[in-house]
Amino acid sequence: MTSIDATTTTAQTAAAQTARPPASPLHARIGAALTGAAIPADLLDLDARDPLARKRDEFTLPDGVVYLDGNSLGALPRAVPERLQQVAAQEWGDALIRSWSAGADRGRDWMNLPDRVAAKIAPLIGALPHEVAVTDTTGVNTFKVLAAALKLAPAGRRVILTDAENFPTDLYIAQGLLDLLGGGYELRRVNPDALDGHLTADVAALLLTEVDYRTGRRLDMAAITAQARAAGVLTVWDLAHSAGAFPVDLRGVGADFAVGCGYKFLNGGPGAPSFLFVSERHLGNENAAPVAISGWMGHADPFEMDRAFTPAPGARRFVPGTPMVLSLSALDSALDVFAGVDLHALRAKSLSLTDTFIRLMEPLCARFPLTLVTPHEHAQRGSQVSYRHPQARQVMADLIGGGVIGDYRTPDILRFGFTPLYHSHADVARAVAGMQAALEARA
Ligand SMILES: Cc1ncc(COP(=O)(O)O)c(C=O)c1O
Ligand SMILES: Nc1c(O)cccc1C(=O)C[C@H](N)C(=O)O
Repeated sequence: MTSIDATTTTAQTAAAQTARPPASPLHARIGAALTGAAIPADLLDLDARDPLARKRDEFTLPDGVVYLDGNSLGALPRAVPERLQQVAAQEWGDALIRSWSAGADRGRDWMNLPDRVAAKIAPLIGALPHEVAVTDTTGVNTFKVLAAALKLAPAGRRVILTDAENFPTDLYIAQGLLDLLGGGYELRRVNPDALDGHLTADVAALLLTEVDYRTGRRLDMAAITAQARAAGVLTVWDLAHSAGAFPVDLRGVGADFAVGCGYKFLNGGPGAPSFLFVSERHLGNENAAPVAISGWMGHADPFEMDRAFTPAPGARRFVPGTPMVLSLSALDSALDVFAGVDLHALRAKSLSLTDTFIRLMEPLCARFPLTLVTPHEHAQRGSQVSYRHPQARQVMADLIGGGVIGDYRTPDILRFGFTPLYHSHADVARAVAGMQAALEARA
């Protein structure tokens, strides 16, 4: 093989690796419907007046795609690759171990990186910076805060009350913790609409996810938290589908604990560390929330190498081990897109996007076996819209092939997440045009 042949071959291989697979006729039809969709004037007008419209430029999104899955994996903020490159090349490659403390004056040392990220998440969830820790996965953080809640609860309270249909991780983690603790502990799974009779004197903690991952239904966090507190029950809120999607006010509602994902609406990238919240009430010197997984990085003075655990001030005590510097750096950079964002404007736009989607989908619901499962009431809606369809799995596969990227969830849910930082009302119209093409083809 000559050198020219070799070059050509390498170039062809690279092209083959980056090119999309050829579209099937169905995918091409959906794609054409999406890109050729006529955008109604009222939607163009809403977009023209959108105070968040400029935020779209802070994200990298592929052409020809309407990405409606930011509630599973947020899109890539433009600044993140450069930050990762800098952390890898300079902070790791050049400065090596010195980076744990170097740059502290500029807020770039690795040691305090979890705390800086926590401080950026705090205003998004209505917390003080020292009430938030960023580390581990959501599931592991759920374990830690549930363990703390069980320890804080009076001896006679040994039940974790939860939504019977909570996200699987929440159920598995709670059950695993209770199995470890042994006799007398119980996970009680109930309908969250019927909490009234269930906040009994044996309940230690109430574990709920604010926005249901399938239906997008949002619970009334303020009312439920007040009800639980009145019954002497500690609250643990899973904010996986809330944080970054709309303003959350943990302090305002009086929540005890919370957890949430870094890779959904916070856009921290695949496997981004999760956050946890512990109310200041449980961080004092007396009656502090105990730390079940107490590692050296949560010690008040890690390099003292003390044999006994003295918790760091604030929620940092819940960071057990070496901070995940690369993924924390991505999340740190990603969170900068929230700088200057009015969270109430974010919520208003999210509702406008989901209202528009629901309205444009109505004719399709009349023609096809689609049933809206997301509540119409704004107060009960997160930032996603879901429908049941008997062939949901296949419909979603068609949509994704054609460029409308949503999600399928068992057994029959089509789920569409809306991210007000990077979606326009025109995107909504394009997605519905793609949906119409997909449904017509399948019918
Ligand atoms: C409501 C909810 N809780 C927890 C999780 C799990 O998070 P992790 O995989 O980070 O443990 C998810 C998503 O995966 C989720 O949607
Ligand atoms: N966390 C995920 C992952 O690691 C791979 C694929 C999907 C996910 C998800 O986010 C699932 C998700 N929590 C859901 O709401 O369905």
